[in-house]
Amino acid sequence: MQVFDYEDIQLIPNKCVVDSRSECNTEIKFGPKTFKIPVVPANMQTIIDEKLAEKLAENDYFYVMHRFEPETRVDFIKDMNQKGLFTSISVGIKKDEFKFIDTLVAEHLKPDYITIDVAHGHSDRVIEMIKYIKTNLPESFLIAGNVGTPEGVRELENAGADATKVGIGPGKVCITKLKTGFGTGGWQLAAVRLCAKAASKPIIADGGVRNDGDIAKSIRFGADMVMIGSLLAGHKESPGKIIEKDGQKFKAYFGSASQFQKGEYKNVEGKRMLVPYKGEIMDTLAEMQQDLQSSISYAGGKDLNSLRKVDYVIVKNSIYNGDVY
Ligand SMILES: NC(=O)C1=CN([C@@H]2O[C@H](COP(=O)(O)OP(=O)(O)OC[C@H]3O[C@@H](n4cnc5c(N)ncnc54)[C@H](OP(=O)(O)O)[C@@H]3O)[C@@H](O)[C@H]2O)C=CC1
Ligand SMILES: Nc1nc2c(ncn2[C@@H]2O[C@H](COP(=O)(O)O)[C@@H](O)[C@H]2O)c(=O)[nH]1
Repeated sequence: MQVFDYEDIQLIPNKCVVDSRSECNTEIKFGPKTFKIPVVPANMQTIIDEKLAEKLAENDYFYVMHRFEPETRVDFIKDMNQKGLFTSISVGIKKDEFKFIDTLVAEHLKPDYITIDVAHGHSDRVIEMIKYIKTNLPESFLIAGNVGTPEGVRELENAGADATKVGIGPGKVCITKLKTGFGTGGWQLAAVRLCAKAASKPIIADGGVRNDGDIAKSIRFGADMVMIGSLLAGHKESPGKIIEKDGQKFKAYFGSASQFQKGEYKNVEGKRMLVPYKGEIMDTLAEMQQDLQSSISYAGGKDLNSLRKVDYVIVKNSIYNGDVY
């Protein structure tokens, strides 16, 4: 098995077939809708809130609302419905979450997308939840995760998931690898490749993206969508206040399994960090789109599909020889 991560890979260019990068189409159909770019901000409390979800939906970006204020979800769906915007929420797998699905059914609320968001998605409890959602809300596009193996992908797909999310421990605020010894941290891109080969439905590469070029690499190795936390943290729209330190501005970014999220130090697998304040998220997303258009042009094509076929080389630990910006 070839093991590598984002920084170990470079994609090999093909002859260009466009006169301008603006001709390159970065759109992706994912579930019932088509989005501007194959990028979704992580469903974490320091990355997304209702206001940002609305902004993303209005501007044709995919979003997944987090599940850490569970009592707000019904109103969120109603609000988005009223505004004619698509709805995309997260659920867990505890008993109350089954009741929450019952509430949605009772109130005739049908989210367009539902994401089952747990650390160890390859489990009977997740399979039970997939079946419950598919029975009760069959029209919702169901994303399940997280998994890190082909077996995990297959079992969740077979249970009824419409897409699976791949990534156990590669995240910037993740300490799963250190605390448990398990995961795809350090070889996330190779795990995406393995899982994508086994998948018969779309997959989301989740965690470990550190540069815009990693989005193209994720697509090359089989991802349909890329979930990003740290690169999309620290914006004006990111939840949380600006923190001033030594004359510089920051925002907090913490793991969903950190003590800051949980409110107690139990089964902690995440940490908190400060991210330099970056201004408006729409500017960052626009830059991601431009960089992806460039990637497509280097691939010698006009759309995302051209990225899926390009050759690559493994350049273990060599590409950062001073190349930081
Ligand atoms: N992508 C990643 O690498 C990781 C992501 N996370 C994120 O952290 C958040 C919290 O995740 P999670 O703890 O799953 O959610 P919850 O706290 O909602 O736990 C879900 C259920 O699964 C149980 N559970 C959690 N982890 C395991 C495990 N390793 N083995 C068996 N049962 C387990 C919990 O019980 P109990 O707590 O009693 O064990 C609980 O009943 C999520 O947003 C998740 O995405 C967390 C870690 C890794
Ligand atoms: N192991 C943990 N993983 C976590 C936690 N909170 C979130 N996450 C995962 O990280 C990605 C974002 O990764 P990034 O590299 O883009 O910053 C996120 O989507 C989750 O899957 C956590 O507490 N522990």
